[in-house]
Amino acid sequence: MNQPAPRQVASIEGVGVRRMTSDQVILDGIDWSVRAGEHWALLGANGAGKTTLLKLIGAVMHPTSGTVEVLGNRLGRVDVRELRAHIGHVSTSQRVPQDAPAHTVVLTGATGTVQPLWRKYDDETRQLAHDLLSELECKELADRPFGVCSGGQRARILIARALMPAPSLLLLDEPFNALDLPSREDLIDALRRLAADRPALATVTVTHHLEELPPTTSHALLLREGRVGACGPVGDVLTGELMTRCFGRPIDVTHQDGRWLARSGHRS
Ligand SMILES: Nc1ncnc2c1ncn2[C@@H]1O[C@H](COP(=O)(O)OP(=O)(O)OP(=O)(O)O)[C@@H](O)[C@H]1O
Repeated sequence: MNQPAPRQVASIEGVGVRRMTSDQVILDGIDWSVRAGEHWALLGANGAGKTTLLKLIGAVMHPTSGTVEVLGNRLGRVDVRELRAHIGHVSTSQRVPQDAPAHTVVLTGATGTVQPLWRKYDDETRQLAHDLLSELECKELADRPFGVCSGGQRARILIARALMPAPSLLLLDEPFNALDLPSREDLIDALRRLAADRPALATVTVTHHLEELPPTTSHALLLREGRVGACGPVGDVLTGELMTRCFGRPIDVTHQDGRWLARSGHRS
């Protein structure tokens, strides 16, 4: 007997995004859906539209055309602030008080605020923040000011923060940015464990490097100049042929022990 398809978490149909001021087309004719338990890699050259697409399914912006449905709510017909409370969004442009201890930064994920709203955090919420720091293997950082934590530690603290409201969808915009190799591997391992421990969680990770993809990555979407170049199960999409077409230069892709590697030659 066929298993029912997992619950749809986000669905995008015929979406376009245009800058009103310059009429520049940023995204064009995007169709995409993300289901519970799927782990997507979002790839494409600089300026391809990855962050913009992430902002759409993060309910941070609206499309110019087409429909975006997230967690059963259609953008334009829902209070986006309420919807955002159910989406974990980690981005390097996020504002975080640098002098706040890691535990406080994680707590602010419960209220979706930059500054802590102390009256809203009961004992259970405070304990959850500790538990999430432990889950991300940074329990010992609870009292350390966020601003003095290393890049890898900050990335894991922000993921713990994003998990506070128990989101069904976790969006990670270049979480490996500027991490050294051990920190990168620790973060990949943390994401792998997250996927194993939370089978219903869907994630979308924007990255520039295939080496950064956790072995739990199940799907990939390649964007080229605002359009979908390829989209589907990771093994079908991360091929030399499709990557070459997407990036406009020869790319070799290898897959070994669950990890991906891309090497590029010169533009032909
Ligand atoms: N607020 C904005 N004002 C003007 N142009 C914008 C704005 N936001 C995005 N763009 C333009 O839209 C295009 C896509 O940007 P986006 O940040 O989504 O791409 P990206 O694939 O995430 O790029 P990168 O890999 O460099 O981070 C780019 O040409 C960018 O200059």
